[in-house]
Amino acid sequence: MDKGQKIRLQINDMTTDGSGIGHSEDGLTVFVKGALPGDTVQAEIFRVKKRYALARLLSIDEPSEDRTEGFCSLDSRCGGCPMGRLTYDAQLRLKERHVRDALTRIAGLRDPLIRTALEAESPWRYRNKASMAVSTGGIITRKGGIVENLGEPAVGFYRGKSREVTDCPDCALQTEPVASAAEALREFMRQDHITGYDPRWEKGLMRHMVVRTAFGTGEVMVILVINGKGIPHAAKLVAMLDEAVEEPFSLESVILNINKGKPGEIFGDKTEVLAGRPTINEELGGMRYEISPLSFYQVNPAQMVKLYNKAAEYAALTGGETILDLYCGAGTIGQWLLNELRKRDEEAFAGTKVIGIESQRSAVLDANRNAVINGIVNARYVCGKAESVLPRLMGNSGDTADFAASAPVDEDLRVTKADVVILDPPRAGCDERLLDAVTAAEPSRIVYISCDPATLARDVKYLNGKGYRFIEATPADLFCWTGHVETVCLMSKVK
Ligand SMILES: C[S@@+](CC[C@H](N)C(=O)[O-])C[C@H]1O[C@@H](n2cnc3c(N)ncnc32)[C@H](O)[C@@H]1O
Repeated sequence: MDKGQKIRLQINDMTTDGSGIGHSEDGLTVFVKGALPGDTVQAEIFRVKKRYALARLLSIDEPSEDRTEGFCSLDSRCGGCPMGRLTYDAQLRLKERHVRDALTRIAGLRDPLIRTALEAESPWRYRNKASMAVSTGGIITRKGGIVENLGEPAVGFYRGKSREVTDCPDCALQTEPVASAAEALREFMRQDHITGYDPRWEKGLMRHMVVRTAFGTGEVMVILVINGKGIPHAAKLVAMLDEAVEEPFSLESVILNINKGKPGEIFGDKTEVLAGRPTINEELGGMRYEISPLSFYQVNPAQMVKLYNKAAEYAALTGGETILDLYCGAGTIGQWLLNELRKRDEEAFAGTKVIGIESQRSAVLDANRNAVINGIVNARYVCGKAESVLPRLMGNSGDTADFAASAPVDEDLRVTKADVVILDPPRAGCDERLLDAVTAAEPSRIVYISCDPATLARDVKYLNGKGYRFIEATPADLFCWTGHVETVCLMSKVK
């Protein structure tokens, strides 16, 4: 296969970032941006590697039955919604297939039981968090050090694999306050000549605007991330944001985060309250959660309920268990499980305990507060890396470079044995040191929640080798229109 060669391809799969996948006559895998599973396309090869080739879409000879018109004028130019032109049903089937393929190919399972994906009742305005980048299209420094905008303020999302901001007037996945807060920020920047951050020169003030919306209460938090000490006329901006957020929502918190030196990251280390409260409250399924600006919280609350209920079903608590909630964030899963048990049996609930481990300090504070708010006295939280802290709680020396892991351990935090372990790591999956500690605690069940089928499958394979059997997995669509899929997976100890 050569560069410039034109080929006809049958597309039968799709990557998470929206490239159709087909195979050439000589068996080479070909990726074609914009092609969908089920399409037959003409494409031109522009890069050839040993195992794959990249091709440009020229035309669609026969469109897929699952192809739709799409719903967004930006048509993925913002880097979002790579599945924006697939029917919702086709998205779900594809996500189920990705989970099955990973567990077969990477974990080496034969015919794993994959349940039907938990589908969203509505794939619109489902996200409770928008992380938007801010730009003024480039800035210059005039004589005398005056920094000047070169263009109109843009508040939106990065164009795929670039640092170019696509202005986004409204996003069908985000709540209404997101569009109105973004417009207020644009207007404020125009009126007060505020610069947007330019990553090429590391100059300009406004870097990001993150909007969090609590679906159950309507409370909104706006986090303004800046490259500087403060925002000139900040009170005016707060008033404009407050006016922009309309009922049934209410702006309860405006936070300033200072990020002067972390080019690849949204947040810097310094966070302060600009107006209102330091947290917002969410109410969901009879639980109340307080969420801080930097704490992880599942982005799709309606689907989070289904995900957590599936985790509760897999955990199958009967009372008296010790549960390890690892990578516990604001404590939400473990507390959900306890509350489900409490609904069925108060006595069983009282005899069950949760120990949560989480590396983000603000999330641990949230977890402790959430336990109090929800009347849960049988949950304890430790801050630190799970792979260092758990061995320490189990009496091993752990990683002494991690301060929290080397601190003395309270007696009631000592773990000799666990009954159920919840694992909910970031995309990278679990560290092997953690998986070793988990299996040493000999839980009868491991409930693994994952946002990346590949690392889930890798860890399932590892746990398989340590005496744990894969029982089943259920994909959950928390990220409609994107290529991402959440999976909850049950493993049990081989007797
Ligand atoms: C996918 S989130 C899950 C949070 C929570 N279980 C939930 O459902 O909201 C992963 C969490 O792991 C935390 N984390 C990342 N690396 C960690 C580590 N090595 N040890 C402990 N926590 C970690 C992150 O801060 C984040 O809160």
